[in-house]
Amino acid sequence: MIHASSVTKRIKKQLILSNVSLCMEGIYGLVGPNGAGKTTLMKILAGLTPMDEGQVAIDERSCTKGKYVKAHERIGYLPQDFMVYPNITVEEALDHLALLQGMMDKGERHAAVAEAIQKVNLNGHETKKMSELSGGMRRRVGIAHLLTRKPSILLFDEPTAGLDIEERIRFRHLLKQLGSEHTIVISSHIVEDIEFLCTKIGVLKQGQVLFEGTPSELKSRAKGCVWEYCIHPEELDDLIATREVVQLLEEEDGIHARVFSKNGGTGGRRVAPRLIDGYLAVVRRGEPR
Ligand SMILES: Nc1ncnc2c1ncn2[C@@H]1O[C@H](COP(=O)(O)OP(=O)(O)OP(=O)(O)O)[C@@H](O)[C@H]1O
Repeated sequence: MIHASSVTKRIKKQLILSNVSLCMEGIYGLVGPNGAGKTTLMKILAGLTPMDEGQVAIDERSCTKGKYVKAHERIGYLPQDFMVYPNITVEEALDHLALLQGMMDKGERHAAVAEAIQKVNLNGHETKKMSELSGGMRRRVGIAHLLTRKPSILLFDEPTAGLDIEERIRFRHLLKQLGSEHTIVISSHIVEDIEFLCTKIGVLKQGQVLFEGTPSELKSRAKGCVWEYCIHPEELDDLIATREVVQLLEEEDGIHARVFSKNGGTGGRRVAPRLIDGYLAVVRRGEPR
C-alpha cells in the first residue's frame, strides 16, 4: 500500500499538485483529464522527480528522504514511452537491462529474465528483435524488465494508450493477473480500462484530489442524474445543443442517447449510472474532496 500525504509540487512557480493525499492499494486507478498531474505524481512515487512538500509511506513505513521518495527496490515504474535499442532481441534487451541494474551473476540474471518472460506471456518471442514487436508486446517487455527486480509495487502510466482493441484486451488481462501478486497503480483517462481493472479509484483534476473510493462509490456520485432517450437521427443536433449528452449508441429502434442531467425531459427515462457517469459528475462539479 502506498500512502501519499499532502504531496505538493510546483514547476516554474505553477502549482501542479496541491496537497494530494491518497491511499493506493489493490489495483488502483488514478484518473483525471489531461494535465491533471497524474504523470507528475507517478514520477514522484517512482522517485524520479522531487516533491516540494509532503510524505510518502509504503506499507506504513516512511520512504521520503528529503524531497525524494526512496523506494527504488520496491517500486517498478513503466513510463508511457518505454523503448530500448530496436536492433537487439527481447532476451538480449532484458539481460542487458538486468545487468545495468546491477544483477552481475549470469545464472541469476538468466533465471530472472526467463521467469519474467513467462509472467508476461512472451514465451516464444524471446528471439524477436525489439523493432519487430507490436506496441502491446513492447510494453510487455517493459513490464518483464520491471519484474526482474521483483518489486512489490508496479506503477503504469497510461498502459493501454495507443493499443488497438485486441491488444488492449490482452494487456488488461495481463495487468489483472499481475494484480494478484502486486499492488498496481494505473494512470489513465480511459475510464473503461479502470472499470475493468481497478478495485479503488482516485480522481485528480488540476492537481487536486476530487474523489477517492471504490468504483461503486464513484458510480453513485451520478445517481439520479443519468437519463436515456431514444431519438430519431434528425433530433440529435437539437439534443446535443440543449442537453449534456455523454454517450450515443445506434440501435435498431433509433439512437439511444445517455444524457447527464438533474431533471429529465419528456421521453427520457432515468437509468442506472455507469462508472463514466460518476467520473463525469465528479470532474464537472470540480470541487476538491
Ligand atoms: N517539465 C515541465 N515543465 C512545465 N510544465 C510541466 C512540466 N511537466 C508537467 N508540466 C505541467 O504540469 C501539469 C500536469 O502534467 P502531467 O503530465 O503530470 O498531467 P497528466 O495528468 O499526466 O496529463 P496527461 O493525461 O495529459 O498525460 C500540466 O499542466 C503540464 O503542462
